[in-house]
Amino acid sequence: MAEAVRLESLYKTYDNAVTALDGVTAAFADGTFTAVMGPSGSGKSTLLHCAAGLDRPTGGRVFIGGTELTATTDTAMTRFRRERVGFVFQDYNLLPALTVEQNVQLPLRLAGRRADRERGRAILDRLGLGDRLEQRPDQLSGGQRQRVAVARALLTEPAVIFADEPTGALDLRSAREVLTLLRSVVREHGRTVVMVTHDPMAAAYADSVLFLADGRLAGSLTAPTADAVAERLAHLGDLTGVPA
Ligand SMILES: Nc1ncnc2c1ncn2[C@@H]1O[C@H](COP(=O)(O)OP(=O)(O)OP(=O)(O)O)[C@@H](O)[C@H]1O
Repeated sequence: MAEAVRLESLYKTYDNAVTALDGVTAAFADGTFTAVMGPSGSGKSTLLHCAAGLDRPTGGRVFIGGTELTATTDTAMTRFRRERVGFVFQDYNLLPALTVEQNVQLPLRLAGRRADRERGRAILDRLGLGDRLEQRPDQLSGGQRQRVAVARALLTEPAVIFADEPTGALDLRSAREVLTLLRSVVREHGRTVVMVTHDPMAAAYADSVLFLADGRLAGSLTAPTADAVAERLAHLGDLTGVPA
């Protein structure tokens, strides 16, 4: 299977001498849904940011869809990210002054490309938001806002969608809706999703879970259940001395 994302020996040391990533090598195959978990401070956000081209690793290489992101200039990295990477954040990151439709078109505008209203509307229809085009984010529920964010992430047909705690601000029902949506994005539309989460229930929607501890890979779990994930996390907490 082709690799959507490949990380080779990633290291990240911050100015304060904290080593957040300590030699992580991992690959995310096309058309898969992976959750990344680990105790607080284990390097999950750093991994996501380096993999997505939002930050540069101190050492190692990042490939997305076969292109080495770490070999490019900052400008090229930004352009690549806009064209080939989708993002879903905990706090939705929608612009409050823009309508649902305008928010979904934003990645194309930022990339200096023409709006594709037909495609945007088709995606919003599919996500059950076809009658919300003219509304603004504050007229929507949290779950609906996150669905708009997923629609926006899909617009450019990215090689990979990175989701950082996408259900962290949602109630259980909305969280399940968004997770079901992310899973269908993978299953039915062949996209690749990498999701950082603290929540074993959320991780159970993924095809597999990658565990981090102290900036290193600490195993994986395929076809995860919430119980199996919670147990593994508790064990990681024992190992690192940090509660999961
Ligand atoms: N910008 C930064 N400057 C300095 N240190 C940082 C910075 N960002 C993260 N760190 C440190 O790097 C380590 C890993 O942080 P990171 O945020 O990647 O972990 P995490 O697993 O996502 O944590 P959490 O689950 O609490 O969000 C931590 O020790 C953190 O304090």
